[in-house]
Amino acid sequence: MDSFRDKSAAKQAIPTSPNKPRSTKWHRMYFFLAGFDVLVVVLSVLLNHLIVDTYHRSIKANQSWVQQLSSYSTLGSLASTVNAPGNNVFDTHNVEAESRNMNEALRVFNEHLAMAKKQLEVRIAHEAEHSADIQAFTLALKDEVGAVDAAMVEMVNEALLIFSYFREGQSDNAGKRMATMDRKFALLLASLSTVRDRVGLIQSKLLEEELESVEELRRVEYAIMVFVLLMVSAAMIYGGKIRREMESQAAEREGYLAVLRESEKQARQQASLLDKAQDAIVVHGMDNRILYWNKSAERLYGLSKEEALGKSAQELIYQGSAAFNAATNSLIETGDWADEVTLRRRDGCTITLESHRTLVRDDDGQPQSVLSINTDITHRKTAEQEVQRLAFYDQLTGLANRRLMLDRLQHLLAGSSRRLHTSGIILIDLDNFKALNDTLGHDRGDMLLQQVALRLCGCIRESDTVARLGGDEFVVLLDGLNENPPEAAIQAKAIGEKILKSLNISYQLDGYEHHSTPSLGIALFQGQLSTADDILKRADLAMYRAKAAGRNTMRFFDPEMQAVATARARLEVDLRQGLQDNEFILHYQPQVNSEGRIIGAEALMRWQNPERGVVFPGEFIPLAEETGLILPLGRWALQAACTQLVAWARHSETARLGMAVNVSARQFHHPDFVEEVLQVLRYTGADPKKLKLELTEGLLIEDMEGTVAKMIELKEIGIGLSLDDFGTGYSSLSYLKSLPLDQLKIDQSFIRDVLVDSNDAAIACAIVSLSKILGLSVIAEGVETEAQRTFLVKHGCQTYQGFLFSPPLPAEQFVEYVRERFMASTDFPWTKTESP
Ligand SMILES: Nc1nc2c(ncn2[C@@H]2O[C@@H]3COP(=O)(O)O[C@H]4[C@@H](O)[C@H](n5cnc6c(=O)[nH]c(N)nc65)O[C@@H]4COP(=O)(O)O[C@H]3[C@H]2O)c(=O)[nH]1
Repeated sequence: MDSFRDKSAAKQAIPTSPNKPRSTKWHRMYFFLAGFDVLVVVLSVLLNHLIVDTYHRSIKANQSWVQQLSSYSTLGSLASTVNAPGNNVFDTHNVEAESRNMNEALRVFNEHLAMAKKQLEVRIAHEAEHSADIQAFTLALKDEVGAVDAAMVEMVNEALLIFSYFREGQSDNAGKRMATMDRKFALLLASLSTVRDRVGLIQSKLLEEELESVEELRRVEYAIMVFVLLMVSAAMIYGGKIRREMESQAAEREGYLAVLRESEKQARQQASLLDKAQDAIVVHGMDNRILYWNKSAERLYGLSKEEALGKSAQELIYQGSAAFNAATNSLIETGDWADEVTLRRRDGCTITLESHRTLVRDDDGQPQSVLSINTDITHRKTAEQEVQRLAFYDQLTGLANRRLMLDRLQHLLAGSSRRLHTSGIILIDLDNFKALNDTLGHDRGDMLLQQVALRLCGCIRESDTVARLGGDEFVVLLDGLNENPPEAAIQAKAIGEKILKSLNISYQLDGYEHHSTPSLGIALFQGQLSTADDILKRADLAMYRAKAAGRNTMRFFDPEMQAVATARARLEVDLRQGLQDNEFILHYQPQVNSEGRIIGAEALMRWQNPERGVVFPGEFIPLAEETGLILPLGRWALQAACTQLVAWARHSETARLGMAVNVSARQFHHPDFVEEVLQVLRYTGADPKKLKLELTEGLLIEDMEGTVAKMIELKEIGIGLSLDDFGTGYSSLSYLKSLPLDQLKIDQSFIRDVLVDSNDAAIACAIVSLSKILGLSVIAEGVETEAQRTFLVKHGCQTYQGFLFSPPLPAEQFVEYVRERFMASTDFPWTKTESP
């Protein structure tokens, strides 16, 4: 972490010195001068050495000449010794002894002379050692030494003569020769003196020459000293500059350090800020070693800073994943990388991160490190997955829901248009599921649905989809069936049979063994010629065929069904258009009492379509219910009926008439239904007491409490309520008791065969009895014959409706009808007045 901080922060904050080249120039100059000075000093030392050496050589030469000189002096004293016997022979009178002494002295003299000559020979042999002058002097000296030698010989010869005189006893001759001897000795001494002078001359010459060369060297030395002085001065000047330069560099360095310290401080502050960041911030080098690890990273990855720093990010965080390398390669290429990453932490938890990685480059543009900022999105992901689960999966069974199934169906359609193969859809509806729910309860119903879901999953391949559309409706999408449709049909049939077989096995529902059967509708498709909706409709049609065929079977969709479906679709379009174009009218069918008096009418809708002609409700009401068009249609019918009621109220012959209006379940359950009725009444001014709403039994299945509440509201307004088609649905005494009804209407299906079918007769009679028990009026619909009417009269039913009296009539004809009947009221035995 620190090294990352040092490198990154310091690099960013510290400027490079602009004086760097100048400093190098002065240093180079300084080192050149210093080097030169060293060279000159070395030369000076050598020169001094040379001077000293010259002195030494000079002294040595002089010493050798002094020795030479002393040897010549020795020769002089030796010559004296040789001379002495000649002088002293008289004192000793021993010639022999003196002769021996002389010979001995002569031998020593000759030895010394020979040595002196040898030395001279050596000097002459080393001609180059000295100048030509000295060489010439030395040669001259050689001659002079030779003269000494000759003088010595002469003197010795004289001495020998003297000795011979003494031996012969000729002392006088000896005495006379003594003077010659002295002369010869003097000559010898003179020669020796010449030699000494010559040596002195050589010495002085030698000294002179040496001194000259020393002078020469001294001059050179002075020159060098001057040069050294100059160089040292120059070096001092440059040194001063360099010192100043170094001082300024030191100041610069101090500034640099101050900036460095400041940047370090900033880096520390940044690091502490980064520690406060919610995101896990990690920096690793190009060798993947972790350089920085903030507090959030400790929390997110469950690893302390000490555990992380220096470790390989790939090993520690990404568990050696190869994807890490791929990401790093792409990062080096593009400089940035971002993606979602799912990791397993050391404690085993799986976390999902939104990871943004940025490549940090150095001043030369080389990749230096990777900064990675990681946001923990585990909770968000879980929430998203949960939302997805809720949005696309059925909560009860865990299967795909309708939305997901439609999405997959769209994909199948797109895919099957690209590829040649056939796809299929199987719609599965459980037979009598509602009965199970009603008898065994919803919990067991749910259990059945869950077990069905499991069995369906066991019947298909993994690539296929099982979905629950809702209730007891399931769908299986089959992908990749044979491209040949007949072959594909065989494959789909096999799967359908497998499903039938599997779902037919009995179910264990919380200790209760239940047997359930399904009805299957299969539709195959190839290419994107139809929409998902069309295909679902086809499967739906096929499924209804299976139901119609007795259930627990399967049916394939065929074109005939398609024709029906197309007709339905066209009907819907026309219905919508008809509503816009006011193509609907009401016909009114009289309701009469046992005395034959018209007590009111039922408003029945007719659709006058320009192409279709008059269309009866049986053809369009179910579709209107399905599509929701019943809401505007029902509103229109209520308003038209109330308007008619107001019109009748204005005429005495129709003023007493009541009006029964059909209300569909969907219309009744609409939250605004009561308010809408009130609005219509207010708008038309109709008398609510003359209005009777005919409700169907089906309406009572859903939301009993709400239904009763609404009925009470309507009753409070004064509106009458009749239960239409009574006997065909869920007729239950318990709910009948609690409903605020005014009338039961015996369904025409019972009336039709009331005289021939004892069951229908019994039901009709039971309904009449029931209505009496409950204090309700009763009306029979579909009365077509006088016999039927007589039967009903006999069994206590006092009001009727049917073709026996009149079919439903247009408004004008109805008024005509009423007028005629009113006029002829006495012709009818059941003209007793009865309120509707
Ligand atoms: N065979 C036979 N039929 C007879 C006889 N007397 C009357 N009918 C028919 O029986 C039906 C009685 O109406 P519904 O049971 O309420 O049954 C009605 C009602 O449920 C519904 N409907 C009609 N108009 C409306 C309306 O404005 N709103 C709603 N929601 N439904 C309506 O359509 C159904 C059929 O109406 P319609 O075709 O007009 O058929 C009428 C009527 O023409 C008879 O003696 N023999």
